[in-house]
Amino acid sequence: MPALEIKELDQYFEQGTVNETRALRNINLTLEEGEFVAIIGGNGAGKSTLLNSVAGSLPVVYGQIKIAGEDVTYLPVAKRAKLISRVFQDPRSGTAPRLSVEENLSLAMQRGRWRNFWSSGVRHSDRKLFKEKLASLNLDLETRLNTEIGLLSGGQRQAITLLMATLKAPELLLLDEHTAALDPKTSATVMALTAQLVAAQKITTLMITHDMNDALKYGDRLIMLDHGQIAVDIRGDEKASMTVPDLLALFQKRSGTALVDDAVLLS
Ligand SMILES: Nc1ncnc2c1ncn2[C@@H]1O[C@H](COP(=O)(O)OP(=O)(O)OP(=O)(O)O)[C@@H](O)[C@H]1O
Repeated sequence: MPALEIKELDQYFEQGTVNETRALRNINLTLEEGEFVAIIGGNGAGKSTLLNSVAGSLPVVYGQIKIAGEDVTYLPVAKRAKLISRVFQDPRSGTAPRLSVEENLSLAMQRGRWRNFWSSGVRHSDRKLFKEKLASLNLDLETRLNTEIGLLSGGQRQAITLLMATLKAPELLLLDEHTAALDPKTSATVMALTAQLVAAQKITTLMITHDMNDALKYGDRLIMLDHGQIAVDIRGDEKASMTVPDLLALFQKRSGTALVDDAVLLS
């Protein structure tokens, strides 16, 4: 059974008005269990719209989305929480700043069972697990279980957010430019950590990035969107032997235009 199945997905904004935008055009995409897919594309190509449709934060106009065989097309975000973990660009968005590192991790362990957390606090056995997991990040965070998350750096926070997102392996992990707000060195650390956490549990992952080197280096499949359509879909040896200039040339050949991406041009 595929981990993610998107069938004939169309998304429109301001449909029926003069400002109508067709953001996704007949997207058909299947991810097998454990696949790690990087998504790139120029400005307005539809990357965020695709992720928001899968996450449920954008209602589906036409088409169908299934996660691990379950039809989630009309399921609200909260009801998809048991299937999906999502990490955003802003390191502040995935954690509760006034809670400690261990309290945040404890919440992630319980996914949705908040009441239980407030009555029972952090369990001793969980604390041991958190220490081990934090030590594996090599960021000296295992000694800071009682530190308020808000006092940590962006990179440390994003590393903990990733840990929280994967503590209980989700059916699907959505990474939404999750290293874009970090400095280059921290971004590289968090990307390597991402690959390590995803591989350890073989988590099916969809990652938006503007960094073509990362898109080529990480994951086993790469998709390029153009005007709401999949222009490039490569994997295996084809992906492994590709360079950034090759990728840009392939994009140009398939889409008929050069890639325009402010985030790449400005970096
Ligand atoms: N809320 C909205 N209202 C109207 N149009 C929108 C809205 N959100 C996105 N769009 C349009 O839908 C298209 C796809 O946008 P989307 O944000 O998915 O692209 P993207 O690939 O994530 O781009 P970027 O890399 O620039 O963030 C664009 O033409 C965009 O202008």
